[in-house]
Amino acid sequence: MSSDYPIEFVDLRKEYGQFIAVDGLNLQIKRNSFTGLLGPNGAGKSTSLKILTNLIHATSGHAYLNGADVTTDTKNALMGVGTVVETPEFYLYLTPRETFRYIGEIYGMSKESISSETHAILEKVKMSEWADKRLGTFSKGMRQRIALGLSLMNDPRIIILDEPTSGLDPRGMAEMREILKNIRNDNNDLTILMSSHMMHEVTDLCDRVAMINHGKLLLHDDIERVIGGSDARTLVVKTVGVPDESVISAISGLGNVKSAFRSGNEVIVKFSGEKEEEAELFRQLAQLNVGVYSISESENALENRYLELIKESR
Ligand SMILES: Nc1ncnc2c1ncn2[C@@H]1O[C@H](COP(=O)(O)OP(=O)(O)OP(=O)(O)O)[C@@H](O)[C@H]1O
Repeated sequence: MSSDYPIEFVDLRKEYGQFIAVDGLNLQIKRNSFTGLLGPNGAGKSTSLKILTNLIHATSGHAYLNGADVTTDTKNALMGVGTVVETPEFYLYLTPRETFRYIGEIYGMSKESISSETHAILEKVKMSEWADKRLGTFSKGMRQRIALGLSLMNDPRIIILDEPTSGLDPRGMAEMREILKNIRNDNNDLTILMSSHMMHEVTDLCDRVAMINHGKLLLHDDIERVIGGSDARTLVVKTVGVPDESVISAISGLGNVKSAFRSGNEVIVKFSGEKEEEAELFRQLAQLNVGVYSISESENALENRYLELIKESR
């Protein structure tokens, strides 16, 4: 396996009985990237990350970390890898300091390095003042930050995170994202793979995105390119009532419209042209008599690309 890709999935497949959760996933994660594994609920993100961290086994195919197969060469694969993949379970009667010592000892770290890493990491995850309080008294967000901190022990070169902000309140989410940004900025030899179903989270934190649905890869690219890569512009058209198929097909047939699809109560219209063509499109939309009451340029190109791909993959 090439060292340019510290994380690789090759023809990965996972079946639960008749159900295919991961369906021939091929994905190579670039060294030093912060990649968002983006997909709706049930897309196969957690399953893929659990296979990658050897919590479950694939039905067929392979997952590699640093070129080592996670199933057959687990020790080498997981060396230098930090993970927060399942809901973290701690000994709730221990404090963060005791928990870090316990994990450090399992890693075989010296007393001194356990103590200095504990200090530095608790600062990073903004938990220093809680170092000697029992974990049982912590909120979900605090436990999640401790779990992230533990994944940083022993200076990993790869970090794998399964929906790290899931279940947190807005403040907890913002704190976690800020910590992740700091970790990324402080470290120039670190590859992070993080699953998320939130597009804005991936745009905010990551430089690469891998979109999956039904266990299949839909797109893998630089976020910048996904956002800016299309010559078509995206308009969000709102109608009174839910737009039905006849509305979608009427809009699809208008001049300069490349595609139109429904997203909730809105129609997402891909359109190529300049101001004059846009003015003409507005005029035609108004004449369709389908109750258009708002037309705006979409601000979230990644979200639209995502919705478009999810729709195509149904
Ligand atoms: N142990 C299991 N037995 C049967 N089906 C399962 C099992 N684990 C997951 N699945 C199914 O596999 C599919 C993929 O699940 P997975 O948890 O990987 O999705 P996900 O993309 O992480 O979504 P979410 O954001 O909801 O966690 C889902 O339809 C799920 O119901």
